[in-house]
Amino acid sequence: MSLIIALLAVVLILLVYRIFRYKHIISRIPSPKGLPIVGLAAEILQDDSVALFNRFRKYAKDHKGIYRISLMFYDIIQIYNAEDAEQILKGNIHQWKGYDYEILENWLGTGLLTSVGEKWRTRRKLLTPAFHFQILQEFLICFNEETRRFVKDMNENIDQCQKDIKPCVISFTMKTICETAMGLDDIDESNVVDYKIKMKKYVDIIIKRTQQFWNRIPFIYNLTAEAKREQSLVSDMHKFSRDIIINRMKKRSGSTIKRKRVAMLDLLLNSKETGEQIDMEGIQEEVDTFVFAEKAREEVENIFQGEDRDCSLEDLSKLEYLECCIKETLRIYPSVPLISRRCSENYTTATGYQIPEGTIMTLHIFDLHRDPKIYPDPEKFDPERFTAENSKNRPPFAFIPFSGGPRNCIGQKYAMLEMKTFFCGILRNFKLEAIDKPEDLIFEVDFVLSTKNPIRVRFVKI
Ligand code: HEM
Repeated sequence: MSLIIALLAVVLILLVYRIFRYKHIISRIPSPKGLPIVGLAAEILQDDSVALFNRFRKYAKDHKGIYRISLMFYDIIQIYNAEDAEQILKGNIHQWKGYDYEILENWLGTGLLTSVGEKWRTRRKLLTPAFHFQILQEFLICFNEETRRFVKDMNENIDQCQKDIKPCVISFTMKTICETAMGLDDIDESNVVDYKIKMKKYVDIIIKRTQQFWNRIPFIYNLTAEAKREQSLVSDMHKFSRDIIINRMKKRSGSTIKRKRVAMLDLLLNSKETGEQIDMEGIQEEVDTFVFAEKAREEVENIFQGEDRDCSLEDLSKLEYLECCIKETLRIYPSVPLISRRCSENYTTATGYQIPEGTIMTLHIFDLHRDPKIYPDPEKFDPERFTAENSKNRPPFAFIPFSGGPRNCIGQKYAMLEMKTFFCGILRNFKLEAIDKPEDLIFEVDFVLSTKNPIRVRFVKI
């Protein structure tokens, strides 16, 4: 008996020693003031999604590129400077994603976004050809078609987007991803609407869970009513992606596929048919992951000269100013405002702080893109920042809307092509006037940058 007590005492002493050592090292990183022991846990727990978003912005203003949030026994390092971001993202050391991704596994499994190690490498290799330049050329047909449809809908119902642009844009991107990557050209609009509603409810549950540190332990969380609601929403969202796969499989067997383009989903299905690289569960993981981005007008008009024809790749390559506008938008409003990584070994950041192995590091792209040393007057929308001349001396990781390094966004070129085609189509038909000003936007924490209130844009026919 006394031996057991002695052993327990040793384990306890070692544990306390580890916590003290960890806290001693990590406490050199500046931190907003919190309560003893619980740190900022109690305050963060009370935040709603808007307050949490604003809390991060305030902390970023109060610190210089790096700070620490202390939550009971562990700390999360918040990073928003280009040097540290480069060090973390560039190499192969810190490729393990943070805890926030693990709680998505119920929905996304361990698909490309959430997987690590050999599984990630194999999937990345398998899916990369789906974003090859020649494939993207084929996607342009769909982007042009959907942009024409969007313009037509706008002409018929111009009030719709004036109430809120977000649902219109989400519908457009959902349709294009389903058609291009999944090869589905007859998606039911009502299913998309239903999917979006379910997704919003799911996001709310997940964000709450990340705030409640005790719910990070699966055993405790799984006993809650929220866990059951989450499971039911995930089942519904999985039905949506399963239907996409079944639909495509039916089309393949009935040879009713019109275009010769190989959709990303076909690459996955081919791989399943010919080898053992991926099974049905793996395919579903990837489908779930992918279903989840006045001077300009003159430039567009100079190229098209009033002709009513589709955009070609050559046209798009000439739209340099439009590209600067898109980049400046992604700088101020990065669609993915933060990403996270788990520190795989003890290391010292480029800014000189020691970070112990296992620590979660959050990279706040939103704040990194507002570094006044790199972007003077950072809130000002100024596309000229992205001309070739003005970009040439910028540190490479000072603009990372698509992340960087080996785990950067696989859909980066796809997204740029889609956005350029879309805006080109819009600018040829409408003048856009913002009804809401940037300062009216109420941002909230979500998987992607999101506002609580509508974003209203006036479309004026030209
Ligand atoms: C404006 C549009 C987009 C933005 C700003 C964006 C941004 C990002 C970012 C920041 C990451 C890194 C995530 C992390 O490290 O945790 C990422 C990864 C990823 N993105 Fe995108 N993305 C966009 C569009 C797309 C599109 C259109 C697709 C698919 C067609 C896509 C597919 C992916 C995938 C699969 C990953 C995971 C890659 C990996 O870990 O190997 N993204 N994206």
